Amino acid sequence: MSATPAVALNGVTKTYRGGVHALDGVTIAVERGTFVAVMGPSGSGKSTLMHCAAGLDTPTSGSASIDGTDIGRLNETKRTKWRRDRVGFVFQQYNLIPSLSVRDNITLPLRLAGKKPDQQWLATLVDRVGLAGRLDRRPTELSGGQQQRAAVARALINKPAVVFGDEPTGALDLRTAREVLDLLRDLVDGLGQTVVMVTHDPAAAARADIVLIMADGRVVDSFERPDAATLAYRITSLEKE
Ligand SMILES: Nc1ncnc2c1ncn2[C@@H]1O[C@H](COP(=O)(O)OP(=O)(O)OP(=O)(O)O)[C@@H](O)[C@H]1O
Repeated sequence: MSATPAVALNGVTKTYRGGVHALDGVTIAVERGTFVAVMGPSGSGKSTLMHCAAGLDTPTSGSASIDGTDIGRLNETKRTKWRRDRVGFVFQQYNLIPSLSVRDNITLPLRLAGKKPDQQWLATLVDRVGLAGRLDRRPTELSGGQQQRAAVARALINKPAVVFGDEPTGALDLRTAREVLDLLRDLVDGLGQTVVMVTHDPAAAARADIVLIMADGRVVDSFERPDAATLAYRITSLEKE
């Protein structure tokens, strides 16, 4: 395992206008090829952590890096380009473009960067996410789970250093959610992909290697391969505090 973490936050604080301390000195290191879930009560800072880690937002103090690149050192133009190249995103609402085929949705990040898809990688990915034979369909012709799998393939088309998931199973029924989690697990185990996922669902988080628990802008706990019941209990007790 490399010494350079895929994602590192060092003493990150984020204070929003109005004085809300969304992050209060967060230090984390995510090793490459691991699946990390972030849980915590509403308002605990999960989205802010993800946004700072992914270069979508800048910390008020402290630093964030991906694969050793300090995001704060990049100006906005460079940061946007770098993010497109090095970071993949999967959201709750798949965010596929209805007028484009599944193939064009998956390869969109490359085309936006003026690059040609590596056909072999595209074929590998499509096979891995189980969408072979569906590339010429429109997103609306796919089930919710298939659409999310297309979104996962889109997130991976650039071979990013890390894929961030913001409630990626939040809109899916139990069985389909499990399929998408199986896929994320497979990408971590089979391809060495690094995945960081924010979720409210203890069963989803229990599929990760490490689960970070946030409260009041801080990481207050870290579990290795916990079961869902342990996580549910921990979150409920934090919500009561
Ligand atoms: N743009 C903003 N301006 C001001 N305050 C904000 C902004 N974004 C988030 N906050 C505040 O920062 C704190 C952390 O918010 P954040 O969205 O990171 O929490 P969260 O754990 O992701 O919540 P949820 O689970 O409800 O999505 C909250 O108090 C929130 O109200």
